[in-house]
Amino acid sequence: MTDYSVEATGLSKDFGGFKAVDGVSLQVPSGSIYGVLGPNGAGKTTSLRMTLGIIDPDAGQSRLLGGHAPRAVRHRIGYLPEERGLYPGMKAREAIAFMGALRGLDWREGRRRAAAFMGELGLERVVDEKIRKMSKGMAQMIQLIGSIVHAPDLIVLDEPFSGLDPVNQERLEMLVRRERDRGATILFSTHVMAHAERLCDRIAIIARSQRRFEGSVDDARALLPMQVRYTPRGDADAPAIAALLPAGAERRGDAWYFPVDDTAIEPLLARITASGFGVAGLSIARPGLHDAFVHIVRQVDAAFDADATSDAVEEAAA
Ligand SMILES: Nc1ncnc2c1ncn2[C@@H]1O[C@H](COP(=O)(O)OP(=O)(O)OP(=O)(O)O)[C@@H](O)[C@H]1O
Repeated sequence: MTDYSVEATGLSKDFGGFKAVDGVSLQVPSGSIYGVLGPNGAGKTTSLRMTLGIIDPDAGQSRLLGGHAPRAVRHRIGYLPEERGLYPGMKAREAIAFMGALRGLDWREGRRRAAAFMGELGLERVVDEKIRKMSKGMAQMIQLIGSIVHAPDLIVLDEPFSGLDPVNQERLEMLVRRERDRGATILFSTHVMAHAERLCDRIAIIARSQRRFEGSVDDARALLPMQVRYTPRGDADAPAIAALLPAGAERRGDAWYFPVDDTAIEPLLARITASGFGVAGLSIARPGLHDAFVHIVRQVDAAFDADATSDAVEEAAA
């Protein structure tokens, strides 16, 4: 039986008549890395805040780490909020130890772990630097370390990658994997698909206030057919090639692009081979998470626009 570190069901929140979150559920298996993805304003931050008991939902409930109310297990949670901020007068090591102390970690142990974390992440040269002298990205890394220095069982990071340069993004990916390997459960929000694709065991996609997808990254990618890029050898007659390929194949330069169902791959290869057009280049690949995300969000937007249009027509007719 799967053990879940986060069991949030039917979370809803209304801000002044606007449904920011509408019946969102999140089940995060213990020991997994889980991504909450969605466009700007979709409701990710509000969902995470309700999950952690930072704001109360209008409906639904959240249970963490074995069925506890979120506030009862505060000390076992590490949280990086969307709004960043540390005391500017503190040195990095102290800032991290201070955040740990707020969660019950011994001050000296916090200082020791702070230096160890920073060394491991290649940040040793700023251990004794004051926060006010640091770049925004560097301060964010310090806040991140501070949010996990007490070795929490559940780590929730709101847009942790935004504002970090590629080197720090990679350090953060390493940190997330390391925390998972230690046994922690990690839940993070992002709209950068590459991180989610590399890190997540499962994802939820939230768009227009509701959860629109839940599953593995591969499940999401499987929503779209394989994409083929085929370049014939020599300068074969374009209409003859088009007749060989599925309807809608597009020519760009020497190559032809088209989707193909999994079951149609071998017949396609047989047709190409028999045609005598030859193969100067051929790739058949599943589109990545980015494309699957755009596909899901566009479908939701299209359904929303269609609803709005039919409402307008009904109103005009009334
Ligand atoms: N305290 C609040 N008062 C009023 N509206 C709010 C409040 N917090 C969020 N909202 C609105 O609720 C919606 C969802 O916001 P939320 O911050 O949860 O989205 P998000 O998916 O995290 O977006 P982003 O990726 O841009 O951070 C937005 O339209 C936002 O303007």
